[in-house]
Amino acid sequence: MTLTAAQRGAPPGEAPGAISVRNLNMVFGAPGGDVIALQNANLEIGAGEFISLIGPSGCGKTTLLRLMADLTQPTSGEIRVNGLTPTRAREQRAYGYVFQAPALFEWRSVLNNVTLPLEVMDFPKNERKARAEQMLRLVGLQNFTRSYPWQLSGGMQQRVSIARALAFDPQILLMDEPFGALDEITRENLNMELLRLWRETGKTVVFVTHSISEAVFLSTRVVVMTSRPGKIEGVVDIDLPQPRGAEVRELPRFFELATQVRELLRRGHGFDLHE
Ligand SMILES: Nc1ncnc2c1ncn2[C@@H]1O[C@H](COP(=O)(O)OP(=O)(O)OP(=O)(O)O)[C@@H](O)[C@H]1O
Repeated sequence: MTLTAAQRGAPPGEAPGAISVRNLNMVFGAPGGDVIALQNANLEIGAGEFISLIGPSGCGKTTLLRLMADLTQPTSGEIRVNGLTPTRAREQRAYGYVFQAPALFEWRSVLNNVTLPLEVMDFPKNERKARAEQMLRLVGLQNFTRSYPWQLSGGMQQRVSIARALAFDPQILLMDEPFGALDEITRENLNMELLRLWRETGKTVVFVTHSISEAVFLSTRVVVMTSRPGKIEGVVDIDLPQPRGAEVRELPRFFELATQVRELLRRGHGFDLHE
């Protein structure tokens, strides 16, 4: 397995740029007045990095992810994905998107949920099945290909949606709080699986979460955002050793990094840290 620069712990500058966000602004018109969802956001994400976006409700995390995915257009500023506009990058299948809820089709088997994007993209029939089976193996669901979504637990359903997002082998995985609705133990197990998958595939991941420990455990860098207006308050480099197992959560450095993230979140709220 070849580790990317980010996985080796090299500074982000060494890796070629995967996503570049420059002077990005997003304003939504609303009856009570305009909402500044994002104000002057700047961020460089290297290929193979695992970036978490964390911040209070309404700080613009989903908006930033949707802008990267070409699901919405900015008021001003620029995003480049592999040097392309988000629209061109989408056309080139540069990213897969995992939503907060699994959004599976109940009447399609697990396998046929994963083949769906490949059907839409006109992949040959044999290849669709082979790819879907491979992705389901990757997320540990090889024995559930014929099951239906309603026969699976919430965690398993979310694994199907990850397999679906990976089916066409995008270089970038955009994930909007995929484990938010799951219990703590399932979430920690899926965190481990996601890290393994990231290491094995070398994908670039942008991951939205509300959980400080999840962000610190998973990421190469944590981007802390604040609200009113939505802004990037700071970025914390996560220099924990790789590969990471459950024991990493017990390291003193883990707690130090979690504290750094928490203090940035508090600063964004205007709390006095020394109270
Ligand atoms: N389509 C829209 N029209 C109007 N306002 C919107 C729209 N989408 C988002 N907003 C507003 O933009 C701000 C940022 O929303 P966004 O969903 O990006 O926040 P978030 O950080 O992802 O929140 P959460 O953690 O609750 O999911 C919020 O104030 C939200 O109400």
